[in-house]
Amino acid sequence: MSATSPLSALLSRVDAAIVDLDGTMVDTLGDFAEALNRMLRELALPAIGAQAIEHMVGKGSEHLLRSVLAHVLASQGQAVDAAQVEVLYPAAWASYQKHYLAINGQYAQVYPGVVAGLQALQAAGLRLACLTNKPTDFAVPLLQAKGLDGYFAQVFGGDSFARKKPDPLPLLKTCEALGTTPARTLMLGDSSNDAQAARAAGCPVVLVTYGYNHGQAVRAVDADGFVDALAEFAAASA
Ligand SMILES: O=C(O)COP(=O)(O)O
Ligand SMILES: [Mg+2]
Repeated sequence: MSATSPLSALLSRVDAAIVDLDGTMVDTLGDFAEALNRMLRELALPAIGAQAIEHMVGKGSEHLLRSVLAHVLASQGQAVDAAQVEVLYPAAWASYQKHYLAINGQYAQVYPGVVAGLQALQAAGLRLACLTNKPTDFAVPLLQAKGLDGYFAQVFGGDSFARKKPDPLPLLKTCEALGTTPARTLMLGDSSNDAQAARAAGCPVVLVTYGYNHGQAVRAVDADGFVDALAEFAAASA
């Protein structure tokens, strides 16, 4: 991309970037599938396929777990109500947390171009924070396991603030921690959650085209730009 590309112009107007984790930096679908299916086995419930899980990712682990429990109960031919899910939830959460932490990162891959993209953003002088809806206790070891932790001045999870994305609060708090204004802080994500939170916070937002967007076409989301790989920022900042 040339120095006058929309991406270069956007980069010249920001001091920092907030980067999403699942679906943006790391393809964690394999981790989710492994930990969830170990949990379901322990609870003597039927297994769930990766494609069904993909559509449930993005709104934090509590939402994921409730969606998975409702899905597998329904697959047994039961009429499912929220109360049945809540009965199973405490044991499911304890089991899921144990299994997720045991396999964290082992069935997950860093997407192509992520390291080049982060290096380029840093070289362009941007301060970087990672903001995910994943619990912080899952996010920090995953970043470490994948060698990505060193790029971020701050790492915040879905339990760091009172509300999660798509609420703007986590973005506003992350800007505060970075010492930047929302208008000069770029959100990089993979889903409508990230874009809605960014719009409401007043942050410019660019989405990757390869992540998880609740089973919807990501290019239909209201955003300032789309990239097929974070490495496009290397060309944009050159
Ligand atoms: O754990 C999730 O729900 C997804 O988290 P993300 O915000 O990093 O995409
Ligand atoms: Mg994501």
